[in-house]
Amino acid sequence: MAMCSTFYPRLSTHLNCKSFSLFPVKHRFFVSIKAFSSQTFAPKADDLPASIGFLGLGIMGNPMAQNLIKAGCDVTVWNRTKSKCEPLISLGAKYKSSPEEVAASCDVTFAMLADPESALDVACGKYGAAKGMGPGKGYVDVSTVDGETSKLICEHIRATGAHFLEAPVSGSKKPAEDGQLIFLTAGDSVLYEKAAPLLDIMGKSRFYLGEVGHGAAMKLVVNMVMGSMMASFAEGLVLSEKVGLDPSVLVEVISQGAISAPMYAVKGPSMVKSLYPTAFPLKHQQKDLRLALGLAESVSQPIPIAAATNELYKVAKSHGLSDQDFSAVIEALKVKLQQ
Ligand SMILES: NC(=O)C1=CN([C@@H]2O[C@H](COP(=O)(O)OP(=O)(O)OC[C@H]3O[C@@H](n4cnc5c(N)ncnc54)[C@H](OP(=O)(O)O)[C@@H]3O)[C@@H](O)[C@H]2O)C=CC1
Ligand SMILES: O=CC(=O)O
Repeated sequence: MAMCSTFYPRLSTHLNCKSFSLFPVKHRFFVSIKAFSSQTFAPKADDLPASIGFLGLGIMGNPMAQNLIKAGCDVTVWNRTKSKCEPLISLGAKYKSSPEEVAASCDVTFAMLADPESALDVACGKYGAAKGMGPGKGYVDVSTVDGETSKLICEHIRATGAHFLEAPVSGSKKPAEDGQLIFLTAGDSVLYEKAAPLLDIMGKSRFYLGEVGHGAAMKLVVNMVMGSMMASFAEGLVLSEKVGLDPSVLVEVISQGAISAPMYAVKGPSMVKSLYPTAFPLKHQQKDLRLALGLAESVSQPIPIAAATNELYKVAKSHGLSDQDFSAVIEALKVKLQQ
C-alpha cells in the first residue's frame, strides 16, 4: 500500500523515521517519504554534496537556495538579473557570472526557471550549465516544464557524462520558505540518492517516479487540477456576491465541508478583498495549463474543464494580471462585457 506524508501527514510524523521507500512493481517507481520536520531529521554534513549550484532566484529559487545556505551548504548562485543574488551572497553564497561557471564549480547544480524556454536556455544555451557539466556531476531541474523539454535537457546533460534529475515541486512561496516542498522527481536514480539530503532540506517529501518525463507529467496534472479548482472557486465567490450573499461566509462554509482545501482557506479571504499578493504568478499557472493541454493531446485524452479554465487564465493575462497571484483569475470574471 502506498503511503506518504502528503496523504498521511500524522502517520508519517508519528512514525518518527527519517524516510522509507516503497516499490510498487506494477508502476516501476518508488516513492520515498520523509517525515514532516526537516529540522528533526536534519542531514549530517557528511551526507551532503560538497558544493551546490543554484540557477534562478525568483519567488521559489530564492527561499530554496536560502534554506540550503542556512543548513550549512556551500552554495554558488547565478540569476539573469544579478541584483537578486545579493541577499544570498550576504548570507554566504558565492557568485558566478554564468550557468556554465556555476556548473563547472559545483557537484550538484539546481535550476529553478520560469518556463520551458528559459529552462532550456539556461541548461543548454551558449553559456549554459551543460557546458560546465561532466562525469561525477549532477543537474537537478526543479522548474515546471513539459516532459519533452525535460528530456531535451536530460540529453544535453547526459552527453557530458553527468547525471540528470527532473524534480519539479508542488508547494508555493510559503512552503518554499518553510522547507516544506513536495519533490516530484524522475531520472538518474544515482543522482536522486545523492541529492536526497538536499531535497530533504528544501522539502517535506519526495517521490521518485522513474524515467524522465514522469516528474514533469505529475506536476502538470497536479497544477491542472489546482488551476481548475481555483477558477471554480472564483466563480463561486463572484456568483455568491451577485445573488446577495456574503462571499466571506461562502469561504467559511466551504472550509467546514468536504470540499475544503488549504488553498481556499489561504487565498479566499484576500480574494474577497480583491487582493492578490503574488505567491504563484498567474502567468505560470496559465503556462502549466497550456502544458497540461499538450500532455493530454499527446495521449488523445479529453480535458474539457482544463481547456475552459485555460481560456479564463488567458483572459486574465490579457487584462494585465500576469504577475499577480493566480487567484487574480477572479478578476477575469468581473470584467464587464462591451455593450
Ligand atoms: N511560485 C510558485 O508558487 C511556484 C512556482 N513553480 C514553478 O517554479 C518555476 C519558477 O517559479 P517562480 O520562482 O515563482 O517564478 P519567478 O517568475 O519568480 O522566477 C523565474 C526565474 O526564471 C528566471 N528567468 C526567466 N526567464 C529567463 C530567461 N529567459 N533566462 C534566464 N532566466 C530566466 C528569472 O530571472 P530574472 O530574475 O532575471 O527575471 C527568475 O530567476 C516556474 O516554472 C513555476 O511554474 C512551482 C511551484 C510553485
Ligand atoms: O505550482 C504551484 C504550486 O503551488 O505548487
